Amino acid sequence: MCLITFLLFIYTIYYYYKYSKRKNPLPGPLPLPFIGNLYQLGFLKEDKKISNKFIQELFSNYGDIFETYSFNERIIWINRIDLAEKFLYVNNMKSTNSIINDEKLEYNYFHLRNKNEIKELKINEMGIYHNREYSSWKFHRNVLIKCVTLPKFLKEIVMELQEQFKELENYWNDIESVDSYSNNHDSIQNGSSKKENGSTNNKFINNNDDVDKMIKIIDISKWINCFTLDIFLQSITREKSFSMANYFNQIMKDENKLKGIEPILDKSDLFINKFKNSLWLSNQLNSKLIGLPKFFNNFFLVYKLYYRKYFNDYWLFHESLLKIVQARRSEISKFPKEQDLKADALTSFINYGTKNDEGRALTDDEVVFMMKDLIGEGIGTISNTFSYIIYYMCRYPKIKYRMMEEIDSLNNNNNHQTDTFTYFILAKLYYCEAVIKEVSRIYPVHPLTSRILNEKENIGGYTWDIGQMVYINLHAIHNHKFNWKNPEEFDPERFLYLEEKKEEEKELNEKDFIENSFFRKEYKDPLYTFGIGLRSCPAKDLAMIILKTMVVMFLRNYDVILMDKNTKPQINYNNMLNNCEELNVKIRPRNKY
Ligand code: HEM
Repeated sequence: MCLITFLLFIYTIYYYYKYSKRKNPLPGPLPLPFIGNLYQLGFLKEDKKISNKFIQELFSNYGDIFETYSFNERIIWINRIDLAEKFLYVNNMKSTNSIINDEKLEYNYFHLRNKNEIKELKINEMGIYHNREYSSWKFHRNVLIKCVTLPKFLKEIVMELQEQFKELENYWNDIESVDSYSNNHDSIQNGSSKKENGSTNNKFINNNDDVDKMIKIIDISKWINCFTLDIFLQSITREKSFSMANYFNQIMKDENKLKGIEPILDKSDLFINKFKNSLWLSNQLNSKLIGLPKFFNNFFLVYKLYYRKYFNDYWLFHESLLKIVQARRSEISKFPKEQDLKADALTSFINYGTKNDEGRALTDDEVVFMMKDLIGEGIGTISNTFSYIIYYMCRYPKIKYRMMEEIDSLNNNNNHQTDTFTYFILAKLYYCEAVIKEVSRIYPVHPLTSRILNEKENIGGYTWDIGQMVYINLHAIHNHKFNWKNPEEFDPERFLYLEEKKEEEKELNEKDFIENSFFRKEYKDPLYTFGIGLRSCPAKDLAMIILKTMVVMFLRNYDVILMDKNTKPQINYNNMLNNCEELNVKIRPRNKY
């Protein structure tokens, strides 16, 4: 015992001696031997309630560039855009959403550690997000970009979203109303904004009992999470996942109102569980184990056993998806005409390259990895962003009513709440788009992005070696005075310069609309919601279309306020995302009064 204590003592002295002599010392919290700053960063905490907040506190304490340790791995944090400009190099040269044909993936090619596990999951060579094989990554990324920008695919996903939203409304209709409604800060008002003395009036005096009876309290983050899961799984697997039905049944006290068919729910529950465990596993490999000494990966039996269940679920989930792909491929081969086929994500992936010469088709396994990328990257990002949009709309009612006005102006038809629309009209929503951007500026759902230097590089006045891990703090960049005027203010107007382009875009054809107008490329401001460089999000146009559709569906039919004025979203940073786990709001239909 004494010997162990003695050895630990000696090691600690050695550790801090080495630490004091490190190359390029930067400010940062003092690391502990063996675990570095993991404890402070919250990565090892069981309750997982960390902490984008904590990370952002580090930024306030240590400034634009600082360092932390994950086990023994040193991580350099960049919090100001000019320090990250090397990573923007490719971004400045060409649009990141165009098809990639550039062998040079400088600064953009991040390597994950824990290679054994990654190899076991095959994600190092398949799909997109984790892929480290250049040609395979490039091929899959290009396929994804082509498939998710197909006009037929976009039309269909917007129609599906509207269908699915009707289902969501059916559940909301069956939820009990709030009997009495206390109007303590903002208010729900009839129709779109009421103007008084030329300004939007937020004070709502509601003496109408019938209206009160339609007010429902919901946890919007849970509903939207289920909604997004259902829509994505349906487009990706062509199977219904019944998450909304499941959630409804969980919260419903009145047994007569329960929905769904039990056996299907059971089946989908299993599927979803396997899917969640798969995601959880990637998350472990993605962030929590960075820098874990090799010894643990190879020999730490308990660790391996602990994760075994997740590995099993990962492959069971993979097998389920593979069966779905095989069944759909055989169905497609019997279809006489391609134009009769649905344009869901699965069909588009399977069909890719089969009908033209420019690309080869994806194998069944490759389709599965693409499906997993869509599930892994699409659901959380969209649903959490939507929850934050709702939160900020509630915090700033004038902004909410202005969005309603813009949406109402799309259609003069009195019955517009029930009309279906195509994605084409979404390009006209300048103000809504500005709000979505401002929400993603002030609170980006994906607050960090990591890279490994593959060349010696000068950052912040220091030269860093190949292999150095760098975290680019998008949240900090988005809230930095260096780039933004009054960054702490929630002000969608800062993105309204796009109005200038309105006239020009009237002339654009349908293809141009997809490429130019949903997520416009000429930023005057460094908004990196969708990441930086060549490995930034390949689906940003799709994401914007989905978010706008959801905003239109919601705001043309509902008004919303926070449950009470102190309500805040409950956020858990996990799987590289700021996950909104709870956001209680009151909603009321706008058309029924
Ligand atoms: C609001 C919605 C979204 C946001 C904010 C978002 C954000 C991001 C960010 C920041 C990255 C870069 C990650 C990094 O550098 O480490 C990324 C990558 C990626 N995203 Fe998205 N995303 C969104 C929606 C989607 C959707 C809907 C899909 C799929 C349909 C998707 C698929 C991907 C993929 C495959 C990558 C990896 C790209 C690569 O490594 O080459 N994302 N996303």
